[in-house]
Amino acid sequence: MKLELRTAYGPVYRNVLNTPPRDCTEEEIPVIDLTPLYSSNLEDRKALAKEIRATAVNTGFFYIKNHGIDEKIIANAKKQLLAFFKQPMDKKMMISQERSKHYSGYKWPRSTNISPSESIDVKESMMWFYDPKYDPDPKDLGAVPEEVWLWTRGEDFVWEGTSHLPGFKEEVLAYWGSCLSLARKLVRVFALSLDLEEDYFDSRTTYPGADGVFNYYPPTTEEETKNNSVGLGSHTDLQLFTLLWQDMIGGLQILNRDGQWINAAPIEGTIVVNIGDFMMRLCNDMYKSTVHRVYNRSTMERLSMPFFFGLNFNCVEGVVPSCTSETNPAKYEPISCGDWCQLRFKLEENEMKKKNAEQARAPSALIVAA
Ligand SMILES: O=C(O)CCC(=O)C(=O)O
Ligand SMILES: [Fe+2]
Repeated sequence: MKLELRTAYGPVYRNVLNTPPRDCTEEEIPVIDLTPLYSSNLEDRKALAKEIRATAVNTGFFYIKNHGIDEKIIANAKKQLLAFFKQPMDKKMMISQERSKHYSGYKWPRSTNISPSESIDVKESMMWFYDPKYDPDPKDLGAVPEEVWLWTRGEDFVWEGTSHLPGFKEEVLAYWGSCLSLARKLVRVFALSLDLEEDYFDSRTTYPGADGVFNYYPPTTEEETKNNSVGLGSHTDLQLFTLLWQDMIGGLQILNRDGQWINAAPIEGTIVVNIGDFMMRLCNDMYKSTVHRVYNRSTMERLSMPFFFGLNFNCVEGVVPSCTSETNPAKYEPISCGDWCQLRFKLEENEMKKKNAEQARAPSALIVAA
């Protein structure tokens, strides 16, 4: 079977085997201990970089343990996630994405269809973007460059429309800030892993892509099982890498190089890391931005909290110097991380609008027959 995927530059196709999904092996999605990330010894960090490189060229997915994010901060964020989604619809719609200039806010169930080859996404979600005023590495707001403001996507209505939920903004941003601090450390190890100077990305991640998302997947109904519905369809992530906290329900699957779906089963105390498209571009395809989806067959609700990390949105970047040579010319033109994300978001939005318009035009008899 061929799976169609959306990219900023149009569709790409992947072969998928007919065999049922199976559990992943230790080699396919290893658990990497991040303790050396906090070591003052460069050799320790280089050894970690080597481990990350090995998995990044393979599936592009790994679990991290001893990542340094406080369990209490995670638990508080999860509590706030539930507090938000358990509200009546009119309360959630106070931060509807329709109010956003960009793509922040609430997306109601079945309002996205990330994969053209699969069903509508059953999940609901809320999203917020980087805002210098909440950066855990404090910023002098008067000194933020103009081109950074132009690309700043943080929007206050998300926090204003949730201010009735006690502690929401503080606890959600505490989690987001922890993810951002961890990502800035991790990107230094990625730099080492690509044979770049450890600080290569530092000046490029001062006002980075740092999108926070809460996903809520309702229990799967019999009808959804019958229709082969997905919680979130097959896709790749957009930026450098994603830090994905998932609860213990399961349902995250990744497509390995043979076209076999494998389960990235939850492991207590870990966070999943996966490579995004922009990283794949930067390293001329050496690292893989792997296709994944959420195929929830549980009769219980499932929660996840991804954090998408990328370069400053105004930062234009092509293939990095260490990943190109005379015999390995750059496959990609430089583009800004912001434009890159915008192109794909826009594409998804337009496709969804087209789909809705087609459904509205279709005679009702056809809908019954479908
Ligand atoms: O919910 C999950 O486990 C995955 C979410 C995801 O892939 C995404 O939001 O991009
Ligand atoms: Fe994803």
